[in-house]
Amino acid sequence: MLKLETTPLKDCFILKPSVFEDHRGTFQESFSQRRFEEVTGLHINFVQDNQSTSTKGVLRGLHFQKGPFAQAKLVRIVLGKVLDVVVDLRPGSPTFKRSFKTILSSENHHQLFVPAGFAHGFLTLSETSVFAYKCDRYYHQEADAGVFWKDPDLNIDWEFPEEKLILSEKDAQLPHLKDLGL
Ligand SMILES: Cc1cn([C@H]2C[C@H](O)[C@@H](COP(=O)(O)OP(=O)(O)O[C@H]3O[C@H](C)C(=O)[C@H](O)[C@H]3O)O2)c(=O)[nH]c1=O
Repeated sequence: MLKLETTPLKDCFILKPSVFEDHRGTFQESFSQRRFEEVTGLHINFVQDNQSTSTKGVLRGLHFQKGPFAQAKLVRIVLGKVLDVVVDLRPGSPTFKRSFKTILSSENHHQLFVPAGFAHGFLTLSETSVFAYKCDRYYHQEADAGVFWKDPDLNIDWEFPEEKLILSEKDAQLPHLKDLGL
């Protein structure tokens, strides 16, 4: 069973897989092409799986790939808890420049579908997070881009003390939306 829950952002939704628990632990079909297509009506060929591990306070993002290399992503947590944040950067969208945030964790088992044209990032809230996601386009370093996590035009509340955030050098220098002409 796979349940879909819409979000305030067009084409972005939460997927809730069935989780089978017994005295040993849990089992879930973390991805089924058939169920994904049935529930979402989308026919997406995911071509690349990514996985990152982070410690508490690590903020990765807000990232996207430019132009034809823009990736749709299906993101989930294998271990831990994160605040996942997406921003609709599609100029023609009715939710253009709006953001949405949600908790993904190994307790709620939620997954988030992030359409191509969105910026995506997440902040690790547990001591460690293992973050796994599917992409429908391959990585192209030359198309790698992003928006500064604290862009005043987005005004995202990351709900975490700024002084305890851990960012890559690249992420600490990402441009603001207005610098991207958005
Ligand atoms: C994304 C990616 C990176 N890399 C290499 C490039 C660097 O040498 C190293 C770390 O890359 P980066 O610092 O961009 O990794 P993250 O900060 O986790 O980036 C990701 O973070 C946010 C949350 C996302 O949604 C994107 O998928 C992605 O941008 O892995 C690859 O070889 N392939 C890839 O697909």
